[in-house]
Amino acid sequence: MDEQRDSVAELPLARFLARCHAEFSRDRSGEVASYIPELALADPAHFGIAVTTVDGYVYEIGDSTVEFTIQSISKAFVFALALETVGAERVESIVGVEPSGDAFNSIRLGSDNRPFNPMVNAGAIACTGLICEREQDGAFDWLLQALSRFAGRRLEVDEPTFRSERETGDRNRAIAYLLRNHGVLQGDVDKVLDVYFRQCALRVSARDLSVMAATLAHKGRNPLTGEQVVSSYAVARTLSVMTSSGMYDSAGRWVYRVGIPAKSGVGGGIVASLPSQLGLGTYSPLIDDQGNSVRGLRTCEALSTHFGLHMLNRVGDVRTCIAASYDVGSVSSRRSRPPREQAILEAHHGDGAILELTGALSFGNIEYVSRRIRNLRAGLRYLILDFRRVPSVSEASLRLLADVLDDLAQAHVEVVFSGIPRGTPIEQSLSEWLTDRPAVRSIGLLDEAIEWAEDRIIHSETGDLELGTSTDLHEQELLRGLDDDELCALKALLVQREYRTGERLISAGETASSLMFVMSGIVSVRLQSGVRLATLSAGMAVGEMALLETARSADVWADTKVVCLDLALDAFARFRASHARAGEKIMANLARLLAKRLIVANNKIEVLASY
Ligand SMILES: NC(=O)CC[C@H](N)C(=O)O
Repeated sequence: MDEQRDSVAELPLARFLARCHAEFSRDRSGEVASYIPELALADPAHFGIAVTTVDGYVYEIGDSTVEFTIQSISKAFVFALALETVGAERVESIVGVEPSGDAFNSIRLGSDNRPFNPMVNAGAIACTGLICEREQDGAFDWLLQALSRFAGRRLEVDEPTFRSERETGDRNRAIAYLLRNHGVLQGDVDKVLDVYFRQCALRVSARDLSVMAATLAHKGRNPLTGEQVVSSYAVARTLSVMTSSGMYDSAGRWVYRVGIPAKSGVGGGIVASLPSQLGLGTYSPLIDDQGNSVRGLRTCEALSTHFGLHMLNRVGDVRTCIAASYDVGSVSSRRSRPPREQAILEAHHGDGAILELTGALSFGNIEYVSRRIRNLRAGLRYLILDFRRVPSVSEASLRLLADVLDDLAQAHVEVVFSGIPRGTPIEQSLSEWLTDRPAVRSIGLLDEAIEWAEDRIIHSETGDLELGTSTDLHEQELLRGLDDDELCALKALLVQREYRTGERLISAGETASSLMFVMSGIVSVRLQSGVRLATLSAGMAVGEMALLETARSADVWADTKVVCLDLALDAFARFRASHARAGEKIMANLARLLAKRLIVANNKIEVLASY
């Protein structure tokens, strides 16, 4: 813990929180709650702040691990759990979602005899009642486990506070009887209140609250344990009610000034949850007339103002969702094409377009993408959308994307999704969605998707691909310009080798002692990690770097049955001695091939880096 605190203190947010802590510690206004006698024993000097980010980093300042009772903060989480387990319809039939403008313990109900919202006692007791109806005698244990999952550790009840509230909780008893009178509560009032008082008496720290809030901010997934505690549906509704009613009768001022969904408790805690960013937990038992912690309020307000965290203060630019946009002419796949095919691709570069998407995609991004796609449309036949940098796609944006794809299908544009991250929620949502759209292909790697589009373009021009068909020596690019005598003399030095599919021709690290002319079949040059550097076919040379480098830099594998002619370096040295002009030509051809490769690589860098 100390080690973590030390390193945390160097981070800018930690320094800011430390300044808030130092400054607001001097504020001694407010009173420790005493209507529940046990709460009056709290130490007014205690003050802790914790922030948990949605990627699970915890900042802690001051008394962040001191425990206190959660009180009303539990209401937000129990509401989420009620939505999740008994469903929105049932929950909404017994409790409203309107801010009441009343104090938390108001006995007033709405004109329809339902509690105003689940953040005041009446609404919260009604929600606990729903859990009791469902779980019967196991209701509290069930709630304890569920709330513990939000915190990422097993919470415990503070028995003295529970008993203290049970002994003095007549006002809540009055509320509960009123609810039963109106049919909102069913069953035994005392049993429901027992569960409610226990849930309010759970011991938490500011750190726990920050993790619980971060779980809400992270669409219901606890960022420390990775557990999905409730669905994002329940979270969105819970945050809505926290926004409008979480801070009781000061809710309007809260939204106006702070603008972060929050919930306070008379025990001195506050949770605030900023979707997709962070969860804040504070503890200071000095509370104001409305029942909100004074120092906690000031911390939330300072954090929101200083860092512009108001939820309506959106800063995103939808255009950043396109990491790169190019056509198949400017960035080719790693398959080296024979000159004739290369020429076809150059002539048809606008037939295939690639949009590399990035970031969490929502409505605004896809709306922008839809316009970018429309601008590409003239002559477009293949569109690749790359998702490798996309962590999530909202349902709303998928609806929009579906329309875009329908339009493309009508215009006979074939669409490929590439790079959908494996084993992630986005893979699940996209693949379920793709099963209804057989016209859209999904290809694992972007490079493979580009290769697929290139193949289609070449195929539709020539009717077939040249890949793998056999060639003659004079078609070798490296041997361009050699006359028949020279070729004949060279041929005498070549040794034919054959490889089966999957066999390795060359191993990285070995001494480079020959180069090979691929006469038929296809080979791939790969790094040991499996990453493909190039795929070559008949008419091209592999291992030609042996003319310049002493060791092999990558593996070469046969993708099909392969026939090669192997030229040993010592044989080539003899050939150069007797055929100086031809030797010179070969070295010049090599230089030209390398220069071409460099130009292609530079273009690629230019296209990809200009975004
Ligand atoms: N505002 C609160 O934290 C109130 C909770 C407390 N248990 C009550 O019902 O009175």
